[in-house]
Amino acid sequence: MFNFPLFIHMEGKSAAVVGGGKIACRKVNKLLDAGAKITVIAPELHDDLMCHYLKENIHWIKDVCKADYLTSAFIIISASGDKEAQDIIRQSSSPYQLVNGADNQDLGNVAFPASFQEGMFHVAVSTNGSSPAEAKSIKQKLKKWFKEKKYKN
Ligand SMILES: C[C@@]1(CC(=O)O)c2cc3[nH]c(cc4nc(cc5[nH]c(cc(n2)[C@H]1CCC(=O)O)[C@@](C)(CC(=O)O)[C@@H]5CCC(=O)O)C(CC(=O)O)=C4CCC(=O)O)c(CCC(=O)O)c3CC(=O)O
Ligand SMILES: NC(=O)C1=CN([C@@H]2O[C@H](COP(=O)(O)OP(=O)(O)OC[C@H]3O[C@@H](n4cnc5c(N)ncnc54)[C@H](O)[C@@H]3O)[C@@H](O)[C@H]2O)C=CC1
Repeated sequence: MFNFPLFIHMEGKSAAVVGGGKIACRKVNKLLDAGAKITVIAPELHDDLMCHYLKENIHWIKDVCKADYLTSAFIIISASGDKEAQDIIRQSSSPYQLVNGADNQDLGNVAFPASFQEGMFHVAVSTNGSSPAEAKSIKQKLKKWFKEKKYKN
């Protein structure tokens, strides 16, 4: 249950993303847009993440997840789908760190909403983890509504 909405200033904050696949990539793109300092921890990288690495948009620790890699992170994203990595995150994260369980929501204390920006608005939709695909669908409808209204500020 993710029951308290917040908008967080992420500029310069460190994010440790565990996993280098498609889902890690989706989270990295959002975090980059928000100005976070990102370290991806994964033995291999999805092509788009490799591009980010080669452009020096992200740091890369080419290894499996280890507790030491997570200590200084403001937010930890679990996106490997690997049980051992999940156990390390569960055991080593401090109660003061934000943890996003993209691969297992029971692991996390925060969730990414489906979101978009339009002018001064930042619209975010969550189903409290119960149906992320439905959150995406509602977001698309709202986005269309904003476009049709040609909302200006
Ligand atoms: C808890 C949360 C944690 C988090 O990831 O932050 C979470 C967890 C999980 N998602 C899973 C599946 C899918 N997620 C999506 C899509 C999105 N998921 C997003 C958020 C969240 N997903 C958080 C709760 C959000 C809320 O409160 O509603 C969105 C909104 C935002 C984003 O990712 O940035 C993004 C839409 C992006 C957009 O706007 O377009 C799709 C559809 C698709 O990919 O097209 C599917 C497949 C269909 C399905 O299963 O519904 C699984 C099962 C994996 C498995 O079974 O293996 C888990 C793990 C679990 O539930 O344990
Ligand atoms: N939150 C969401 O929106 C969604 C989440 N998922 C879940 O997210 C997870 C990842 O999905 P994909 O990116 O498609 O998988 P993938 O298999 O493409 O990528 C997994 C990545 O994790 C890395 N990895 C494996 N073991 C590791 C370890 N011990 N330490 C660090 N990195 C490790 C691999 O090298 C690879 O880069 C899956 O569990 C999937 O079910 C799936 C759909 C949507």
